[in-house]
Amino acid sequence: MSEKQTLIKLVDLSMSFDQKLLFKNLNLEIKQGDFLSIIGPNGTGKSTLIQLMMKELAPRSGQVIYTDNGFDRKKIGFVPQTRNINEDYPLNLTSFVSLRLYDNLIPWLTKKDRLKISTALKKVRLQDKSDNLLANSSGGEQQRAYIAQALVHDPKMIILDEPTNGLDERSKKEVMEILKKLQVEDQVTIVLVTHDPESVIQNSTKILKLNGDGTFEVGDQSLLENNDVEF
Ligand SMILES: Nc1ncnc2c1ncn2[C@@H]1O[C@H](COP(=O)(O)OP(=O)(O)OP(=O)(O)O)[C@@H](O)[C@H]1O
Repeated sequence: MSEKQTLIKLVDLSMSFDQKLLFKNLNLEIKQGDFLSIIGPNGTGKSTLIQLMMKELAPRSGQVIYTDNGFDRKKIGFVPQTRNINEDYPLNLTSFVSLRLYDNLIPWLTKKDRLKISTALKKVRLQDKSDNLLANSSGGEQQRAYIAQALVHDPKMIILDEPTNGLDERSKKEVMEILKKLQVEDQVTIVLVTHDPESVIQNSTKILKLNGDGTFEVGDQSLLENNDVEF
């Protein structure tokens, strides 16, 4: 099998806000097909780190390098922790899935757009609910619609900030199954920020644990076995 391509390289990355040091000299490679879970107690810098990965924030020092030819921010689908559903969004492709899961009456979408939307909805198992309004959907369905929204842009990587937060066990399991399938079958790289041990144990190929004092640990599942891990 050919060596997997590195998509993002974090090189000696350090971040702090005022006097609070989040992490110092963090080095990490995220490769195509990785399932990276970022864990650590509240306020340790997990959301900050994913903002850095998307180059939406500048680090104190160090670099975020997009190493693969053709990989850039546009190839990252982002599923944020919270969002405001604005019913007044213009009906472009990005907002389309968030307004209505699918609507045959929207005339200006091309055939290709429609195919992308229906493929994305199928991947998140919402093809049968495509006419439903987001506002009337369950928490799990909404979360899956947001994943579909990220998928329509053909991402190489999806970054999700606590996507199972507040979901019941069944919905949580379904979201995680969908993400695992995207990683295994489509080689989509998954970067997951989570406080949920089950999600990490069942899915991760790589784990980054932020300790909150500037230190961190990078490893595989054995990182969880050998440590008193706090989620
Ligand atoms: N723009 C900012 N300016 C100043 N401080 C900030 C800023 N953004 C985040 N912080 C602080 O940095 C720390 C890390 O925040 P961050 O949201 O990255 O943590 P987190 O690990 O994602 O937390 P949680 O698990 O609660 O979501 C917190 O103490 C937060 O208050």
